[in-house]
Amino acid sequence: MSRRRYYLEDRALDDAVARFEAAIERVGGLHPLDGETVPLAEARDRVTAAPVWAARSVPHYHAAAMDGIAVRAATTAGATESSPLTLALGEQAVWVDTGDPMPPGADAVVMAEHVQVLDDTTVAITAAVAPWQHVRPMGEDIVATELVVPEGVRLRPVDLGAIAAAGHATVSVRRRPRVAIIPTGTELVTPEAAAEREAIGHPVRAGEIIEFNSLILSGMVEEWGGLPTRLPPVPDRQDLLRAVIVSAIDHHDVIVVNAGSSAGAEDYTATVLAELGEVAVHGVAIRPGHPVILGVAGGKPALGLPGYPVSAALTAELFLRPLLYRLLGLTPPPRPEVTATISRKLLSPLGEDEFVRVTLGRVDGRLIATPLARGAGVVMSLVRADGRARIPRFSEGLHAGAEVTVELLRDQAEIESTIVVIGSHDLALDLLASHVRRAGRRLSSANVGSLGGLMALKRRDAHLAGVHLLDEETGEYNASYIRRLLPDEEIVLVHLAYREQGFLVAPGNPLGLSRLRDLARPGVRFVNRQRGSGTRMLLDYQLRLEGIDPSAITGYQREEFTHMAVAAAVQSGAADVGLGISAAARALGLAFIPLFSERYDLAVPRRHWESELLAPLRQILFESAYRSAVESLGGYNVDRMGEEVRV
Ligand SMILES: Nc1nc2c(c(=O)[nH]1)N[C@H]1C(S)=C(S)[C@@H](COP(=O)(O)OP(=O)(O)OC[C@H]3O[C@@H](n4cnc5c(N)ncnc54)[C@H](O)[C@@H]3O)O[C@H]1N2
Ligand code: MOO
Repeated sequence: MSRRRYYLEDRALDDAVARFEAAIERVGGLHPLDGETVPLAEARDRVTAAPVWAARSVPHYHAAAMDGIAVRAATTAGATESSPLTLALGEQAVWVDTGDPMPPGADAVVMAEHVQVLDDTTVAITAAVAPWQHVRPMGEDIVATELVVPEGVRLRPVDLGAIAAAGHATVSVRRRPRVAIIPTGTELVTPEAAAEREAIGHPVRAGEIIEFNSLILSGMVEEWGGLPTRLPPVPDRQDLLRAVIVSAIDHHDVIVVNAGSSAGAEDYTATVLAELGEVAVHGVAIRPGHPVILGVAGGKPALGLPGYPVSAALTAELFLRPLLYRLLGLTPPPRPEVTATISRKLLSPLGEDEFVRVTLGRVDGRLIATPLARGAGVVMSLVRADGRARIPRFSEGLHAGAEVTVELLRDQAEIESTIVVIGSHDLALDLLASHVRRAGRRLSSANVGSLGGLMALKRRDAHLAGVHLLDEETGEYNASYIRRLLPDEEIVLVHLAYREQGFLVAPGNPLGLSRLRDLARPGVRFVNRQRGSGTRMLLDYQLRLEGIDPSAITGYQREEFTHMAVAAAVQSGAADVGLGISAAARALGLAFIPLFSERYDLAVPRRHWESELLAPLRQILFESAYRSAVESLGGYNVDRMGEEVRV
C-alpha cells in the first residue's frame, strides 16, 4: 500500500478560485436558482427572485390622521383661540377618528383639542387648518405600481410588512441552495451517540472524536441563505464515501465533504471526487486550510474541506460562501474591516496567505488585536475570535505594535465595550466574564502568564492583568514586581481571591502524602512545573523555607507547562504527585491535598480602574452573587476580594 499517493499543490488563493470557477463553467456554470412562491410569514431572510411591485396604494383612501372633525379647510379661515368659529355638525363638520375615511367634500381635520362642543348640532373651533392638514392622502405611504423591494434583497421584517401592506400575501424568493454536508472519518462519533454512551458508562475512547464540524458548517450555510443537509458520518471507506456522494448529488446543488483531504492512507475524498467529476485544485497556499479540494462531481460544485475545524470553517468561508451567494443571484458582501494594532509579534511563513484569529478591544484609544491560538484544531479560537487578520503570502509576519487590517467577526459596539485582560489565567476570571456580561460589558482574556500581563500593561495593550507573582526573597505577592516593572504607572492592585495550591494525587491518596517534606520520601515520583511559572516559584520558595533540598526529590527535573499536564501525568501513573490547583485535580478525577494559599490579584492602571468601562467590574467584586460563585468553584477564599493592596 502506498501511503502517499501524490503531493499537494500550493496554488495561490486567487488562482485556486479561478480554476474552481473554470471547472464549474465546464459543467454548465452557476446560475441563480429558480424562484418559488412562499407565504410572507415564512419569507424572512429569503432573497427576492423578482421585484415586488405594489398591488395597491397605502392608504388606499384619504384617511383622517387625527381624532377630531373633518372639515373643508376654507371654512375654518380666521378661527383662533380668542375668536372661535362656529360650525354646523353634519354640514360643515363631521366627527372622525384617526384612520377613518374622509367624508366627501372634506379636505382637512381639526384636532379634537381645538374643538368645543356647543350643543348637539354645533361645535366651535379655536384653530384654522390648511388644506390636507391632518389627513393622510391616498398613496402617502405607497402608490400602487411603485417598487416596494427590488430583486435580490434579503427580506427583513420591515420589508415583509411593507409587501403585505402593498397587497401581497406571498412573495417570490430564490430557492435556497441545497448543500450536502458529509463528514467522513471512522473515528467520528455523533454528539448524540457520545452522550448516550457517556450515560451508560462507555465514554468516547482515545482516537474517537465527537463529530462537530458539520454543525459549524451547516450553521454557516444557513446564515448564508442555503439549506444544509447534515449527513451521518461516513467511515473511511472509498466505496461508502462514493455511494453517499452519488446519492447526495441528485438532491443537492453543492456537495461538501469534510476531512479526508490530506495525504493520509485513508484520505479518499480527492480520489472519489476525481472519479465522479474533476478535481480542479488540491492544495491552496493558505494557512490554515492548505489541503482543501475544489472541483465538481456529477455536474455540481464539490468541495473537500480539511478535517481540522478551523481549516474547515475558513475554507467554507473562502470557497463555499461565494458559491451560495451566486446561486442566490447575489454578490457576497465584504465583511467590515478595522485597522488595529497587533499586540504581539506574529511570524508567518512566506508563500502562504495566513488567516489569524484575533480578539479586539480598545485601550487608551487604540484598537488592540491580540492573536489567538493558531492551531487548526483549536475550535475555541473560532469561538473567541472578534476578527480575522490576513497576513499576505509575500510577508514574513508582523512585529509587535504594527498596524493590521482586521475583518470583523463581531459587532463593533460589542468590541468597544470590551474589558481587555491579559495575564495569568484563572477560573475566577472566567466567572467574572459571565458576571460583567449582565452589566453590558464583555471581558476578553488572553493567557500569557503573570509577567506577560504586566508587560502588556506597560505597552498599554490591556486594561488590567491577572497576576500571582511570589517574591521569593520576601514571600510578598505581586507588589514588588509591579514597582519594578511599572515604575512610572500608578497601578491599583486589587485583591481577587486566595486560591489553594496542593498535591494532585491518585484517588484515595495511596501513598498517604500530606506534607511538602513527603516529596523527598524514597519511592515518591514527583512531576514539576516549568521554571518561571507561579506554581514553580511557590514550590521553590516553600522548599527553601523548609530547608528541603530539591535534589532529594525524584522527578524535580521533570517539567510540565500547565496544571492540566501535571494532572494528566499523575492520572496516567507516570508520576505519583504534582503541585497544582484543585480545579485540575477535579477535571481528571484526582484527589487534592491542600498545602498553600496563593494570592491572585488584578493589577489595574488607575486611569482604567476609575473608567466608566470598568465601573461594573468594580461593583461586581463586592456583590455576593459573584463572591459565592467563586467560592463554590472550590479551593478559593474570597474574604478579602475587592480590597486595594498597597503597591
Ligand atoms: N502528511 C501530511 N499530513 C497532513 C497534511 C499534509 O499535507 N501532509 N496536512 C495537514 C493539514 S494542514 C490538515 S488541515 C489536515 C487535514 O486532514 P484531513 O482533511 O485529511 O482530515 P482528517 O485527517 O481526517 O482530520 C483532521 C482532524 O480533524 C478531526 N475531524 C475531522 N472531521 C471532523 C468533524 N467532522 N468534526 C470534528 N473533528 C473532525 C479529525 O478527527 C482529526 O483530528 O491534515 C494534516 N495532515
Ligand atoms: O492547512 Mo491545515 O488546514 O493548517 O491545518
